Amino acid sequence: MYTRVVRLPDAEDVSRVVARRLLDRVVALQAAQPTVHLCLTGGDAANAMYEAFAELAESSELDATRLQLWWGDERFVPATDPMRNSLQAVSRLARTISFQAAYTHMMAAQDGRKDSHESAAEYEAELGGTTFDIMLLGIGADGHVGSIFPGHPSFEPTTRSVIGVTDSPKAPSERITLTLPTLNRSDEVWFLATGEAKAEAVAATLEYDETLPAAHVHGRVVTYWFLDEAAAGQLPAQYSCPF
Ligand SMILES: O=C(O)[C@H](O)[C@@H](O)[C@H](O)[C@H](O)COP(=O)(O)O
Repeated sequence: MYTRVVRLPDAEDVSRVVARRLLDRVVALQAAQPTVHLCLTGGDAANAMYEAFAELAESSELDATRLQLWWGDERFVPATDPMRNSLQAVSRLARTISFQAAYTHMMAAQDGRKDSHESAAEYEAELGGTTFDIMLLGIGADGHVGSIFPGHPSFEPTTRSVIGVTDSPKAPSERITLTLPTLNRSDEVWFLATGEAKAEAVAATLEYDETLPAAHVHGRVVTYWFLDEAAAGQLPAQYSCPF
């Protein structure tokens, strides 16, 4: 298991390079196995990358019939609320990619019948023992990952694979998230972080500040950090490996 830090000049480079490498990696995995399980995340860095990915996918060998999409977390809001991570991702990716509905595993929306805890249990059942080929993640300035926040009940040890989150420090307050053990059920973890606001959390995470949820997430084979220079600004010398 190893970590690789990829430093790129700016946020646009991060979107472009990650989209290219992700598409190449999924296509390579599809040549070697029947289906690929890719877990998506929310946030601005990920959404920018999804736009670049859709651009590239249009003229690629990607076989959407053999790609299963999962989510690392979701904002527990009504299905049509633009804040939903799945809506933000699919609206960008589906512009050029025809995903299979049965393979697009969205977390439940707030429907007035079930709360986030009950909806989390449903996703837990759908997920079963699924492991991921690639887990995409952003990181918060506070070191949160998915909807697991430092000093918050979402960060407490659990045997659950999916949990409901209330009183989230990042709006909206109610969410659903994979737990840390589930985030780690991936051969590869790809962190995307851009902007100076993330620099402290990125450096603290890579220096293993265990008070930060992101410091507890690693791919079973590899963990990549795709950073622009602003987000890499506080990294110690040993992480100065250019792309
Ligand atoms: O629901 C969410 O908000 C995301 O899943 C969250 O974990 C996000 O990935 C980070 O907060 C980084 O977001 P930005 O890239 O927008 O800073």
